[in-house]
Amino acid sequence: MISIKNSAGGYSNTPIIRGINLCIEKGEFFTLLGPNGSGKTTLFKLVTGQLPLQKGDILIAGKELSSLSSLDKAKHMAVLSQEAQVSFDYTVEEIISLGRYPHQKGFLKKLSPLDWQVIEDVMEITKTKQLQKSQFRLISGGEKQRVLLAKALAQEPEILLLDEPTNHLDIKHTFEMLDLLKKWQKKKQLTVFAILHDLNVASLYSDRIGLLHHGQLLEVGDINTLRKEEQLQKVYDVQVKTQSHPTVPKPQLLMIPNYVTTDGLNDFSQSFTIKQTETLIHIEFNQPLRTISNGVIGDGIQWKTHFCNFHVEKNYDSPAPKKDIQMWLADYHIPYEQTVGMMTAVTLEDMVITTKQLGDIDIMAVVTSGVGNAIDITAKQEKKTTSNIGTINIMVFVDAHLTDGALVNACMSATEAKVKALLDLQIKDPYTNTLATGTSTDSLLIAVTQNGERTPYAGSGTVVGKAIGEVVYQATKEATCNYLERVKKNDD
Ligand SMILES: Nc1ncnc2c1ncn2[C@@H]1O[C@H](COP(=O)(O)OP(=O)(O)OP(=O)(O)O)[C@@H](O)[C@H]1O
Repeated sequence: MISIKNSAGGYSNTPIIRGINLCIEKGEFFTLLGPNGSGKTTLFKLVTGQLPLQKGDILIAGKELSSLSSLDKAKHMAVLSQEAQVSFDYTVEEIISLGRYPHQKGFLKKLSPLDWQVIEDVMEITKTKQLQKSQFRLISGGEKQRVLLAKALAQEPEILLLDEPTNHLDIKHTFEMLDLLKKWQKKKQLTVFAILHDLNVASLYSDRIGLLHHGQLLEVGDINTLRKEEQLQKVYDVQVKTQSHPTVPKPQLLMIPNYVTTDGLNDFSQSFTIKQTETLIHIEFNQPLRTISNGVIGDGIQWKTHFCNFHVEKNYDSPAPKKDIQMWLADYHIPYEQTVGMMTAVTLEDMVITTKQLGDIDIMAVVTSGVGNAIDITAKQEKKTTSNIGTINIMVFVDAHLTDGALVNACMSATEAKVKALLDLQIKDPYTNTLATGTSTDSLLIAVTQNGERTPYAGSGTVVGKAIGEVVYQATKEATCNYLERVKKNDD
């Protein structure tokens, strides 16, 4: 649909844009990215014919751009540019109806019923109908942007060129506009060629992106191009980290500000408090820790400051455990958003804390254990639901700097150590009478200070992994013994 061949151009004899080869297919959403002054608008001006090419060719729908009249171009392409300024006292409706100009026939160029239908339709979808009779110059920046989009869509173009279309829009209207364009793209096979500054928005909406740097295309590819951290760093001169969006399978970029230091806590042993009552174990750090957990709240990979293990009755069976924890936290004035929360029917007094120091690295495990619901994960037999006391909640705090991969390693190390503790205590699955590997509702938290050198591994082959194994093994074994003794005492 747009074919740019070995093109160069700019404002004087020295080209701003050089050696551009790019094909944008019909129905594609292509986004041009690049820092300020990299030449994005200049390239757009070459594509619309506002600036002459100094070298190369541009074809629009197979035709040489230079062979197209202004009217021909307007039939193919609509442009929504940053510089769109309307100085006369037009109403919104009048502005939008200008979009029909290329399609109007006859000498007097009056709007036909079909033109009016199109105008009505685009006002509807861009939510500008209620502004219809307003003076364009009096409406807000965001509203103006929507009206100009309506005008561009009224043109019924095959190609829509958008130079920072979401510039004046708040988040709601940004997403609304891009959702609308996406719908239009699919329904009408509209080709969208956009300039966007927000890399994350570009990732969510584009089919492909091009990265412009000093007037040249450094990268062209699908949105996974945004996973090239080093390339982005070089182009934007900002430290970036690529993550995956939690619900959409697309990359998202996180910028790392320069002011952030990598120093963690100064003195691990002085950086937290542990409070234990009959109803709650509450560990509070003086700054957020990087966490991975399957807690009832605060699950996944996060940064959290408060770590809570709440006592519940052994027949606790709530349809909304998150809500329950939220309520209990409110009672203790502990902020819900900063907390990893677990639950257990185990007597909290039987909690065990083990610590270990390995050179500079401090490690602490806080464990409550009940094995009434012990289970052999490899056993085939279906287990009936019971209301026995049986959950092993393990919290591991490490004064080290682990990558996300190393956090997963740490989970494996802690789990292997828990299983070994149960094996050594000969804890069995009561239904299969085989050795148990855990209970049906175990929770695990690894919380790391991110202090010191970044470590990519924390498995059983590493010093940190082994130390995690050691503290978890010891604490799980001891806490399970405490539980078994209490059960025995209660039985006697
Ligand atoms: N009318 C002009 N005359 C001369 N030079 C210009 C003109 N407009 C832009 N330039 C120069 O061309 C270069 C590229 O500008 P352009 O506007 O294409 O960048 P951009 O990538 O769109 O930037 P931004 O993200 O800031 O909008 C800049 O160095 C700019 O100063």
